[in-house]
Amino acid sequence: MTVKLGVPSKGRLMEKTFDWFGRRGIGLRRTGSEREYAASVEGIDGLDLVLLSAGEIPRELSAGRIHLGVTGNDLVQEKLANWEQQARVLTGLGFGEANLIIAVPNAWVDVNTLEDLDAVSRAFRAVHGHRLRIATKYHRLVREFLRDQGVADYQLVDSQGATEGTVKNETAEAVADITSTGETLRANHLKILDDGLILRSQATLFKSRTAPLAGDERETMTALIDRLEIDREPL
Ligand SMILES: Nc1ncnc2c1ncn2[C@@H]1O[C@H](COP(=O)(O)OP(=O)(O)OP(=O)(O)O)[C@@H](O)[C@H]1O
Ligand SMILES: O=P(O)(O)OC[C@H]1O[C@H](OP(=O)(O)OP(=O)(O)O)[C@H](O)[C@@H]1O
Repeated sequence: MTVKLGVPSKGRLMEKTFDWFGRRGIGLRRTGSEREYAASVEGIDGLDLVLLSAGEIPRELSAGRIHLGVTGNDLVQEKLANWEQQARVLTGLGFGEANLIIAVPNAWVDVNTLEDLDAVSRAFRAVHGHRLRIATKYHRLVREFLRDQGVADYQLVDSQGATEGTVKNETAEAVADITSTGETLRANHLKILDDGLILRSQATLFKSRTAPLAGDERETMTALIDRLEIDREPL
């Protein structure tokens, strides 16, 4: 049997993950046609590469269908309740860095903090008859953060992409989304609240706590961890 490593199947995360492993002597490659999700591994025996959507890697780790997985820690913390019981961080990979933040329209000149947002959201409901809407795909993380910060009079609206456009489209008043350069926020006339940082994220190598390792798989895992120069202790 083999140790299964889940890696994002496309885009920047895939390429940078392949580079990161390549620098450590482990060649990960997509094979076959451009559209075929087949892959190969060179430089270590007993390791299988599984190409997956970045957003599905948390679930596969939690279900024990992959032993190792690379994805953003934002996605693991969002998608898995009590994530630490299901996966453990082996190491951050130093790319895919982004912040999950709360942003409001630039035009809201008096709203710069969560306290201001709280005040506005109370007034908003009285005037508009519905709660202030925050567009996001990070439902769990945003709810937990706002609960801890004492902001209650809002509703989340689901947005799986182009989230910053929801304010212009009038389907939300505020957004909670990932930002890295800040360009998308600027282009959409949004500003981050001064205390609106929910989470810092980066591409991270996780190990499943639920995927069992047979004897030869354990040897492969040990060899891999040594090669990656990760502290063996957390195994
Ligand atoms: N602009 C960005 N800069 C850096 N990292 C980003 C950026 N946008 C998203 N990320 C990170 O990339 C990871 C994957 O993001 P996302 O869920 O958008 O995946 P995707 O590319 O749409 O893939 P899929 O839909 O297949 O899951 C997340 O961990 C996220 O934090
Ligand atoms: O701060 P910036 O560098 O501008 O990056 C932020 C944007 O990047 C991500 O979107 P992505 O490109 O993944 O598209 P999406 O809207 O489909 O999520 C994120 O959702 C923001 O929209």
